[in-house]
Amino acid sequence: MVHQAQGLLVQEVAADGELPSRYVLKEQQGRPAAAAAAQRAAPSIPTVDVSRLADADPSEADKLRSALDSWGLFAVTGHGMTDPFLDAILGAARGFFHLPTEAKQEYSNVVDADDGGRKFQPEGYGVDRVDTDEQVLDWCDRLYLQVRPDDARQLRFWPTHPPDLAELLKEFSVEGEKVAKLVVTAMARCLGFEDGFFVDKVGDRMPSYARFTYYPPCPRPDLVHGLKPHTDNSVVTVLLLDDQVGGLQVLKDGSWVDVPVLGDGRHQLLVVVGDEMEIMSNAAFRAPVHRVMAPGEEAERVSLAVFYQPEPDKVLEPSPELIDGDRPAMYKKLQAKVFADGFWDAFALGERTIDFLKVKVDAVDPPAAAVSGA
Ligand SMILES: O=C(O)CCC(=O)C(=O)O
Ligand SMILES: [Fe+2]
Repeated sequence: MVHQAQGLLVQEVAADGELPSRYVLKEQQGRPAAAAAAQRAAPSIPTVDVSRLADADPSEADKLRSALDSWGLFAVTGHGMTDPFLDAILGAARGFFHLPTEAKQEYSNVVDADDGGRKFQPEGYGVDRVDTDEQVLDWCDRLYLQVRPDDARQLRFWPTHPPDLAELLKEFSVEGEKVAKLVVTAMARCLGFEDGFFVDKVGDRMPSYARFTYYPPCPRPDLVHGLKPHTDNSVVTVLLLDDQVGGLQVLKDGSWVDVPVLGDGRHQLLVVVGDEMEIMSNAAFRAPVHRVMAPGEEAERVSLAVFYQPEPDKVLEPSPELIDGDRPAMYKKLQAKVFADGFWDAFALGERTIDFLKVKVDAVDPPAAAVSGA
């Protein structure tokens, strides 16, 4: 069974020029307009040259450490992907979202279920999962695909138009994986560990998922979320931003801070720390909460995020080397697959997976003795 709003594409809603109430945030839900007043003049986000990390340059490692401590994300340079290549992949993404609805529906994330009905599943094209009437919906459509390992691809969800989209995505995911591994390796070194410290825990067949998100023009961007506040379901995410239209904001020290577009045809590529790294590092590295504001009436926006995750059978837990008397384990142990699946339940509710699955140790139920004594 799918919720009746599951098949409602935001792009179609946007074409009507109305803003249905399903998308409108209640005042207490932190509307972007209210938050904008509290927003600070955007300090520029930190930049890390990953080619220098590869050379084990100590000053670059210091920059990485400081970026992770203060922001949990940073802009990457030295990744080897050219602006024309990044432009081509965003162009192909726009090309896909501009196809007629029927063409895109071939890749729909609402599929036939065994019971003869229809069901939502994460891969494919459509909106994020809708569970209830109360859920305030985000102003975006998305195409979500597993890209690695290669044999896990479900090619029936891979668009054949624009014709270059699939090849560009494969190349992006491979180049992005190099960036992700370099960063995860350097993160281990930052904490004084061997290069393979985190990479081994994640596994060789590190699954990765690509999310192309399309934010159509919005009549009232002050009343909606393009994408609600969340942390990523990843060890690290490699995120390519629209080169023309901003909207990404990061929660830093309690205020929302804009991540500006660079302009001049340059493309902003970010690395974002995800929940799984927060757990493995026992919060030495924290996943930043971020959200996206919807574009105005005259604009549209696309982004491409690739989430690099641990192999599903790996155990996700704070590394024992990062636990001691002063810093006890902050998270409970669970299977990577359980955590990854929990993400979708949590996301529909607008909660962090770590909170929804009660992974934080201080969220553990009180011991039986304390309960019976009450
Ligand atoms: O569209 C963006 O800039 C960010 C997207 C994002 O946060 C995500 O896909 O997880
Ligand atoms: Fe995200």
